[in-house]
Amino acid sequence: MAHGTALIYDEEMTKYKLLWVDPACKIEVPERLSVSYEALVRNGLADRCVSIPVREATDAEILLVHSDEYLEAVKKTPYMTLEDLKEFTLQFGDVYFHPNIYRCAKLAAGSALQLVDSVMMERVRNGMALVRPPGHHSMRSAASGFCVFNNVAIAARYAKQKYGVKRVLIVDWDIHHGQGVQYCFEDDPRGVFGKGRIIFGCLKCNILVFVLFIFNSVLYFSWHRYEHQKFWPQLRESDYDSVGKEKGAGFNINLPWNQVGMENSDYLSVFCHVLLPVAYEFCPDLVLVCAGFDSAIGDPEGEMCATPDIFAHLTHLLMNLAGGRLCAVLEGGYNLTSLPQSVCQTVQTLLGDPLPQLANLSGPCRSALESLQCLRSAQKQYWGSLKHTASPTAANISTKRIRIAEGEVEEEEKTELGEEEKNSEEKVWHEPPKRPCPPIRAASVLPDDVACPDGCKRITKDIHPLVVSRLKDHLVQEAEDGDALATFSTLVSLVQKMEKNEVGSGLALVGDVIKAMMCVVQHVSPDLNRVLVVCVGNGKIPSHISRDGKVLVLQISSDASEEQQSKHYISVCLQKGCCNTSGFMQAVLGLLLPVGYEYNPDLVVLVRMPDSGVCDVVWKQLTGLLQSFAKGHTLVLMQEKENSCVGPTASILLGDPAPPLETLQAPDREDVDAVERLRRRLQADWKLLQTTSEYTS
Ligand SMILES: NCCCNCCCCCC(=O)CS
Ligand SMILES: [Zn+2]
Repeated sequence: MAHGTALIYDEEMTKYKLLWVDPACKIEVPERLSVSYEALVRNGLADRCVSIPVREATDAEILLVHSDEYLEAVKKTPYMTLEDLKEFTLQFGDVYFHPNIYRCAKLAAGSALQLVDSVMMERVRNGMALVRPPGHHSMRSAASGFCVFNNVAIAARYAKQKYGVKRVLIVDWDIHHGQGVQYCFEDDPRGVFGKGRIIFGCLKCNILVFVLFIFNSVLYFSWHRYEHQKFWPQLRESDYDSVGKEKGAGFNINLPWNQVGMENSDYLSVFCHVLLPVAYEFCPDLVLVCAGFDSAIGDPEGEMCATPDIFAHLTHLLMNLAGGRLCAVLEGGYNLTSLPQSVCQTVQTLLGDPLPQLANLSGPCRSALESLQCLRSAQKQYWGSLKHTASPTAANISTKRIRIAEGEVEEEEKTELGEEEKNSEEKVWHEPPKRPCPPIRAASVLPDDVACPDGCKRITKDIHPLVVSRLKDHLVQEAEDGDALATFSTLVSLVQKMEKNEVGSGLALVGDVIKAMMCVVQHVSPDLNRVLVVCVGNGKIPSHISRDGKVLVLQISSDASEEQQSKHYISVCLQKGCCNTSGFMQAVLGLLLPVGYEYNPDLVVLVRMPDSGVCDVVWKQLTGLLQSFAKGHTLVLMQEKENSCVGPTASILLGDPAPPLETLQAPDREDVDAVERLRRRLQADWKLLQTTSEYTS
């Protein structure tokens, strides 16, 4: 298991800048890179990373994406006069050249390759490259949008060629559409087999099982400010209906933001309802991130309102893919305050530090819902997890781009704010909270004969008289069972240690998981506002514990709960319970994550019911994903006889990435319907469950 986070940076890449007046380019300044690196140093993060040296990309590597004539032309720029440079620049859009930009562009691309080498050779688990110039707009024979060579596209081709990586996921959270990446891969011959789509007709049960055999492919996901094609680069092919061509269909995913001001809730709902379900189904071997931070609040280009701590969560949600192999390469980001904060949030998560809690999330705004729904329906024929998406009715989808194009709608006067007005709307936001690592990362409460996993700290059982007396009121029959009492009171004191951040998370083998959970829930201190209880497997959870909203129970099992579902008592009934991986993951990604984010608990109790049937890899994925909440304070309760689960669970709580699931097949129809029904019913209470706009008032 690889450990460590690579950081690649060299000040040489600050040594070029705009040499003439060009309003479109003046925001791309060297300080972007230096303030980001200095923030990493100041916050003690740079020292915790493995420093990997930069190198220049070779011609051959650059030619993986770019044409020979383009490379030869760029090679001439170091020797050009200022006038020649201006002249040369004119053939491209929104980019500038400088005598030293060719060297920096080779270093930027080379940095991305160094990152891929470090991760693929397992010198590190993941990493970030702080580079200039950015890359995702540059095309085969053209520079564009401050970009000269397409750093991430070159890295994807390089990974496939040198390491035989079959499936690469590129996530582009920059606020601009990386059209250069889309062009590079949309007609990408998908290897020898292409994306073989083999359809098994199972006449007996009359269900077509779409099994996607996915070979050698690059899946590109990008969200971007679009405003119905009014925002740069104003391309028709940046809209949600560009899904990739021929065999590449389904491998290009565009989420257009048709309004500015998008917030954390909008970003998370796109991750939960589109990107993550598709990414798990795709099952990449490597994740590359076009890590642009012009999608953060305060950025003059993006004009969005998502706060820097959102990138801690976006990074974490991707770290459970590809066995944690994640390479983040800087693209845009022009606010010299939110950029370094966002870079620090990203690197701190790559290092495995606890995640910040995201406060007061609400639902996605109407415009985001429209984009979400259009995208899900455009992609549903390619992805099993989206197969049962409701098709948008004209009524609730204002595909304004089309209506504008058809001259139907007068484009309301776009109040193009001048630079000064834009700045007059100075956005303010809180500095992201500190994310201190607790002295004990993971603690365990185990029977004496069960070994404590490496890295875990065993909490010896002790009886707190105060706790015991209170326990006795509730657990009469245990009153005589000294051992149970000792276990319960030890669990309560463990949770108290979590509240004080002395302990990160805990795991316990107990005689009765439901009783243990009840006892913990009833004895958390009053300043723990909300407890999320996730129960995996069948078994009766007393519903009265969730009455006052202080506890939210979400159970995934195979027995339909006759209990009245309520806002805080959610029971997901899957046909095969926790045995069917894709059904289970759909419930986790499409229900548990959105509800968990909106509920924003201070403690998570994960209960593995006896004979849950959940398989190890899914259990580890779930445990990893639940670290998103409550600053990572998760208490895992398992039945005494399940000793074999202790090691795997501990490894996740200690920060190891969950192993990748296999490429997921489409979930069973019944399971999708069950999750969809539940989602529709609960979305009035939990706005982050919405995926269609007809429900917004
Ligand atoms: N009124 C015209 C303004 C044009 N602005 C576009 C500048 C390109 C931005 C590219 C970028 O940020 C890379 S991530
Ligand atoms: Zn950008």
